[in-house]
Amino acid sequence: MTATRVLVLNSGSSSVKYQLLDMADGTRLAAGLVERIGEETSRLRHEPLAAGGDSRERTGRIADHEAALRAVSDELSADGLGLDSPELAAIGHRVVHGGLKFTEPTVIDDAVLAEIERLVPVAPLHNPANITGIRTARALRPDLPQVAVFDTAFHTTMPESAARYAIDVETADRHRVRRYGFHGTSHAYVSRATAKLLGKAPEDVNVIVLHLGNGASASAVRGGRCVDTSMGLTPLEGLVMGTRSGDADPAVIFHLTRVGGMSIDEIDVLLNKKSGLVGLCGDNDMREIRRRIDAGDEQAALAFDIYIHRLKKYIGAYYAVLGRVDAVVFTAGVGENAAPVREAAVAGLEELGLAVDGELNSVRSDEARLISPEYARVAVAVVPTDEELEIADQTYALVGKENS
Ligand SMILES: Nc1ncnc2c1ncn2[C@@H]1O[C@H](COP(=O)(O)OP(=O)(O)O)[C@@H](O)[C@H]1O
Ligand SMILES: CC(=O)OP(=O)(O)O
Ligand SMILES: [Mg+2]
Repeated sequence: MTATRVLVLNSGSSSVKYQLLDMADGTRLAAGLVERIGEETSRLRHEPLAAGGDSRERTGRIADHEAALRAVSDELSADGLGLDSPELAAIGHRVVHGGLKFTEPTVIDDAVLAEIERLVPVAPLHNPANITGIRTARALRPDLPQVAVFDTAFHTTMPESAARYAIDVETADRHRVRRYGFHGTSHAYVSRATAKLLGKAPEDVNVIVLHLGNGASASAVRGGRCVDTSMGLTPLEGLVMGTRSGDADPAVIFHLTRVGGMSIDEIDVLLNKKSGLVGLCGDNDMREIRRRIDAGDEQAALAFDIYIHRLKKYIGAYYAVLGRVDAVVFTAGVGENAAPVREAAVAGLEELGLAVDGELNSVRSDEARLISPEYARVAVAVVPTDEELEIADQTYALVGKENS
């Protein structure tokens, strides 16, 4: 029997998303999500797709990422799809920061793990969770290839003019301070899927991808290659996010230190965890923010306006970077679901050939779809991302190559 299954683990700072896929025919066998890890209200939702039946839910504290993965392993075993299965070919891990070294999916050995660990300071919310995921999976199946698929990899095609900060070259190089970009598997998958939606080859289209989840980033993709993206050295730069500030004058940090008396660690927590939408209005869930706006809440309305203003600036910037744009595409939790965000982000950009059709925009669907009116010069689209599928594809391709 040849092993054709891949388990994908997408470990975030407080969550794990997972999918088990059979790469022989592309079927999803099981999928799920563990949320609010470390809190009293942790929740595991498991969809037993192949085994059949309703999705199962478990609530109550799941202390850490290791406990989360062990719980996921138990759920898979209950479906007869446990990690001990000989049909499992590999485990694919999303790893957020790959630095300069990792530009391709990589089979994980001790040296690779050590390098991912060295990058923790530049992805403090993400790489530690990814490392725990790798360690736990290795403990459960030491014989199986584990593959790291890096968020940064897709962005390594950025030209130096976009990747470099305008700071002293020697200092920057010594400390590898440059713009790496993140959410790369999503930007890669979605830009390719957008070309398909337009009935064109990826090489023939220029796309602005807006990945709006809890973390959020924009990218400019020319002919299938990333030429600019909004996140930088860390996933803090760029758009307004759920809890992250995105762009802010770096002097804010000097000011808060010298005048505000805050420590660097306090400012780190402030900008990464207490800013963005949550810092502006107390909520980071776009559904709740829209409910509050509908009820007349001015603080929520201002938070929304700031979020949209930043988004619009990036659409304009990447329009200029690309010169010619074939599509602007929305993806991830907010991008796929929040019609008011899509409408507001594109409003007033008719001169750029951009418009949203109200009726098409209000359709709810899991399918990739156009939401621009027929007359619009530039397509506006909603394309659901599938980081797990992209990671599974890359993992399986690499393991197949190593075995042949
Ligand atoms: N129906 C919806 N309407 C508006 N926003 C939504 C909806 N569903 C999800 N979201 C937003 O999507 C976010 C999560 O997006 P997701 O891509 O899953 O993020 P991440 O992978 O960063 O955890 C939530 O915080 C919420 O703001
Ligand atoms: C890199 C990043 O911001 O990831 P996420 O959106 O999963 O937090
Ligand atoms: Mg995400």
